[in-house]
Amino acid sequence: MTAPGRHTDAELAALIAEGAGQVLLGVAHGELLEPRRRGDVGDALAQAWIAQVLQMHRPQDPVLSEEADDDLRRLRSDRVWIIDPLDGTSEFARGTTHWAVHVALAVDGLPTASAVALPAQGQLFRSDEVPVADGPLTGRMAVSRYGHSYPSAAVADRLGLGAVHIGSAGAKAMAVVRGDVDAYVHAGGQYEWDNCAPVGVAQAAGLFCARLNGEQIVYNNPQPYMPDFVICRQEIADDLLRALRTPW
Ligand SMILES: Nc1ncnc2c1ncn2[C@@H]1O[C@H](COP(=O)(O)O)[C@@H](OP(=O)(O)O)[C@H]1O
Ligand SMILES: [Mg+2]
Repeated sequence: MTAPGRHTDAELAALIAEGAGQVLLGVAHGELLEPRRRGDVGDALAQAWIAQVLQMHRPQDPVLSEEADDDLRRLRSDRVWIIDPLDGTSEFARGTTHWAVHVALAVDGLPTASAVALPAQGQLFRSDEVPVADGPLTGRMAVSRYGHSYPSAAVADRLGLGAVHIGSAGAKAMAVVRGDVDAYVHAGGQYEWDNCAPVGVAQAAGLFCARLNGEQIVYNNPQPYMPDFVICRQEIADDLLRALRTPW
């Protein structure tokens, strides 16, 4: 075993996202489980593995996870791991490549060390190594499989952005990081584990990240509900926030 404490927080986040991705690829292997069970087993096994690793390597740090009871010690801790062991569970269950593992360490409410794995796409994004997203603009934005929300439709209309339908919050955010699309606008509900690590990686890539009213995104709130946010290229951030402010 690697000695606890040997890894930096960013290395640990990356290793955990990558390792949980391996667990999940194992769960999906050979399509031996029917879809619903594959999703449930994926959620449970990825959660169990991540919880064991964090307990071993960062025993003092509380964890906020989609798949665990809320440990309220987190509200008295400046360091909290915010994880989604399987983002895009329904996509994973259906056998698409649009699912992710999210691992972030938030310090005083801000993601510091973050990693997002897209295991079925063979990709790992980590905040300490991600390149700056500064390629040519594409004129496209990432949209949920289920279509536009009112705010994302307003942005698409006002900025003339075409929709690219992608499942999983992490996969949509990493599409902006990769430069496949210029923006990801979410409204209508999500939780901190759905967007903390994606926002941490996106900020490290120099992207603009904010609530839809333009305010800073702050994590580790008593209610871990984070219903809206935008991740976009800096070049279009002012126009995008203006589009959101203007009645449609
Ligand atoms: N209105 C809403 N309320 C709560 N969670 C939402 C939501 N819309 C999307 N999400 C969550 O955000 C993630 C990405 O969704 P989508 O692919 O539709 O954009 C999913 O996480 P999980 O798969 O971890 O549950 C989904 O449950
Ligand atoms: Mg999620």
